[in-house]
Amino acid sequence: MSLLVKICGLSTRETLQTALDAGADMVGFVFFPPSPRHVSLETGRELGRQVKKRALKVALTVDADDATLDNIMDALSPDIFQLHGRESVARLRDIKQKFGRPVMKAVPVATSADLAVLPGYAAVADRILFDARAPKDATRPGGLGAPFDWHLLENLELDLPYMVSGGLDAENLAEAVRITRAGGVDVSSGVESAPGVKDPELIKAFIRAARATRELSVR
Ligand SMILES: O=C(O)c1ccccc1NCC(=O)[C@H](O)[C@H](O)COP(=O)(O)O
Repeated sequence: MSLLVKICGLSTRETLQTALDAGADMVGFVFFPPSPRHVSLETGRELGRQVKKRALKVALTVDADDATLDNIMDALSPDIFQLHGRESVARLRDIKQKFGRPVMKAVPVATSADLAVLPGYAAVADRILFDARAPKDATRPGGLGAPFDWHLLENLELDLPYMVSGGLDAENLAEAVRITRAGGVDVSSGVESAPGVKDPELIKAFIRAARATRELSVR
């Protein structure tokens, strides 16, 4: 199975089309107003129509309530919810049951202690996304363009598909995959010319680099 590639934080028709034409497996849309990549429900509806099943639509939320998730379901009809806040295991179970969609739980990583949450989430989530833990003063929990120490995942044994993210770009993703054995890579800042401004050439370069990376994951 080849490496899964997720391009996150897409917000325009043109860059979404670039990601789809370049072969992205997942396209992520951020529904979190403080983010420079935030999209409105109407933009989400329009971009969602453009995907036409060429990739999995990932709705990225942060501690969203049911009404927000319901509105996103109506607008985007996501294939996966990416839960990037402090959602509990019980909340993951609740969301899966209420909305009938797979969930990918973002796990922030700074030290090995951050991995203690895995057994609980792994029992409910469909996928895990390891991301760099945001600094305490950050205005958002992700999309910050900073990597974490991939060696923290070197001896990971996780019976669930997982992706690595945080500060990835076309130049470092192969090393991140080699060390973490992740089955997928996710990027936002590394394919942007400015916060929230996706660069078509960087998107294509990232996907080319991912396709050239030998699949090492055991999952
Ligand atoms: O991208 C955002 O602005 C964002 C805002 C709030 C929560 C999560 C967010 N992004 C989550 C992602 O899946 C990013 O792709 C991931 O954090 C990696 O981002 P980057 O380090 O910029 O590549």
